[in-house]
Amino acid sequence: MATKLKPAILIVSDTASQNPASDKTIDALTSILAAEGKWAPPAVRIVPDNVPQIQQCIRDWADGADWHNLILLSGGTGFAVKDNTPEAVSPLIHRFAPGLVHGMIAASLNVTPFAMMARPVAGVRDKSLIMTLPGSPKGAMENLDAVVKLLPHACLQAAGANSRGMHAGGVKKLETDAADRPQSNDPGAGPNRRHRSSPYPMLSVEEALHRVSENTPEPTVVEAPVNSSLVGSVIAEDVYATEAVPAYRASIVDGYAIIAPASGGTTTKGVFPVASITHANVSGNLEPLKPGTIARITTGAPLPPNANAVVMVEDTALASSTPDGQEEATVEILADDIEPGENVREPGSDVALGSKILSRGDAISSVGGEIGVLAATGTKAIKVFQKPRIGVLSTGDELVEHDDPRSLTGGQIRDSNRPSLLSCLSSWGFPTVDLGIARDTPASELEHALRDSLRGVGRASASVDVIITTGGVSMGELDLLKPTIERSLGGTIHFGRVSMKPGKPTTFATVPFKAAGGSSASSQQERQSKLIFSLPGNPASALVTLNLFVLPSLHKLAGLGESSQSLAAKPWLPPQLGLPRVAVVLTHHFPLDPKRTEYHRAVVTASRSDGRMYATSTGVDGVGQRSSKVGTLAKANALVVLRAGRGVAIRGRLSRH
Ligand SMILES: Nc1nc2c(c(=O)[nH]1)N[C@H]1C(S)=C(S)[C@@H](COP(=O)(O)OP(=O)(O)OC[C@H]3O[C@@H](n4cnc5c(N)ncnc54)[C@H](O)[C@@H]3O)O[C@H]1N2
Ligand code: MOO
Ligand SMILES: [Mg+2]
Repeated sequence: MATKLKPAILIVSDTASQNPASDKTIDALTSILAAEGKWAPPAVRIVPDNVPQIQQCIRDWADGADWHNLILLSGGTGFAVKDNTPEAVSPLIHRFAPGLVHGMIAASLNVTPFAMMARPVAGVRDKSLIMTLPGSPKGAMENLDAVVKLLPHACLQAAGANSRGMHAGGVKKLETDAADRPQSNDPGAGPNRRHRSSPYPMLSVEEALHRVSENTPEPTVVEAPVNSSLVGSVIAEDVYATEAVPAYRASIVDGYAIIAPASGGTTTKGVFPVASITHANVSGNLEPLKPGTIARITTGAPLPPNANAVVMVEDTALASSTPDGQEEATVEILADDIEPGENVREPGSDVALGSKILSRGDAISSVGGEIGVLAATGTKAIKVFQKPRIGVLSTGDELVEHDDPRSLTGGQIRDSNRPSLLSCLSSWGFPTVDLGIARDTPASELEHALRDSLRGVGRASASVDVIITTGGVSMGELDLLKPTIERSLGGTIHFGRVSMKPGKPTTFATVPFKAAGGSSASSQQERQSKLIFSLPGNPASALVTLNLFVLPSLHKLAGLGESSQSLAAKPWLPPQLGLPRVAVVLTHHFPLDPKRTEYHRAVVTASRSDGRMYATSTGVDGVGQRSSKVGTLAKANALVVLRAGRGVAIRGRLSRH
């Protein structure tokens, strides 16, 4: 017999949650399902009319290890003030099923006109079908009866083939409590239900950064071959030398290997026969050096056995040549004070076999030293933190590719955010994916672009860990990012407004992600939660917030926070996550914003005379720092942090931000 489908019943009722015995609906619904013969006995819970509790239950059954095909909710769908089941369910639905709603209402209308007072919701969250039913046992049974024949087929279609396997491991929860979260506009709602002020609390930059850090997953570890693509990676596991450097006793100079007498012994001066020649690339065994002879040797070549020092060629003179005149026969050593060990690198004296060469948390820099020591010790592969892959998506109907040869018409503008953000991210050493432009209409274009890049289809040939979008995060009716993340992707917005200038509507969210395809190594390494930074469309705002909020998160994902070095013990080290901070002297007055912390674009240079850092604005006149002016970042190399206040920040003051 085929495996039975898994149903779950959630009773939403203040009364029943206090006195479960008073509930009659569970039995009524269970009997309808049992009569169909296709359903396993249902999981059952009872919660009061409380949005977070309802949502938690749905998440447990739709997202977690305790996964179910069908989630039936009964109660809380009427017009009473406390009836909020539809409001709890709607934001969790990924795809609505209005046909089921029609079917249920039509059936109820045959029985009573009060069916018009029901507000049912039905739809699919990920692979689970969710439906709300009336609270009364009779109403619930009528509604379920109306659609029950269709449900097995609907559930199987929603679940797809491998749904159970995919859900077996559950999902790591990184979401904030639903009760703490506001709700974005429902794009389908008319003008009278549109927010006229943002429902998202205004966070300080510090609080917003804290939420970014809290919700950025821990870095994942991968093994990577030692080559130049390691630059910018952070080491995940201490590395020990598997080979000594040098592996043999090597000469430091070009000259002659000699047997130097012990300190205080006889002079090294004299004329000696040249017994052999040793080049750096010798492969075979060397003849031991006989006392009274010397051997010509090049820098880096192994010393013959018995030799213990090398005299530089500059401290010698040719005494005689071989009869054919082709080689040296005897050489005179002019120096008389060569000590044993002089000009010799002992085996392992550069790097001892088994010694620690790099530590967890060390960054592999472009300077070349880390790659050098790995290569020198024959290290073939190391454990590093996987660099996050970042997709960049522009949004807006008005956008035109920056290199489109046609002239702009009407309200068109060039997409400058994507090229500028992509180049900034690449310069930080992160792999990027250009996700193109998502139009505002139809709204599904944005949803599809985001879903595709999370899954790694379409423009993103592999799934991305972080999506950066620009535009569409403020108060306009076509500002669709927040509703799409919350309502269509089931994501959690951790903040949607920050008290800063520019960048006020900066939005940060996480979306749960389950790697498809089961147990392959690569899918196990997929991060379980994906990050979405939805930056404001204004070009200066987008770049400033990229530097301020995205960079620290990428640094954490890339493992830069994993250093074993204590900053307290080494105060001269710069803070490792995000932009470094230095105190600067202002070369002129900087206007202050009365409410918001401003990130003023500036050029900072070190003075040759007093060694201090001086900041000059890229523009302070009326429109100087307007957030639409990407040119304010054109020569800038710093953001001067100006706390909100009255008047101006005074010229000549040292600002410690
Ligand atoms: N009623 C309110 N209006 C606005 C508020 C507010 O609080 N209440 N905030 C303002 C602030 S501050 C900002 S910043 C912007 C943010 O706008 P959005 O993120 O919604 O972005 P859009 O509306 O899509 O576009 C704004 C602006 O940026 C241009 N843009 C968009 N994408 C690009 C791109 N890829 N390359 C170049 N330029 C781009 C777009 O054409 C608009 O001119 O909202 C204020 N409004
Ligand atoms: O906060 Mo918006 O980025 O000023 O223009
Ligand atoms: Mg807008």
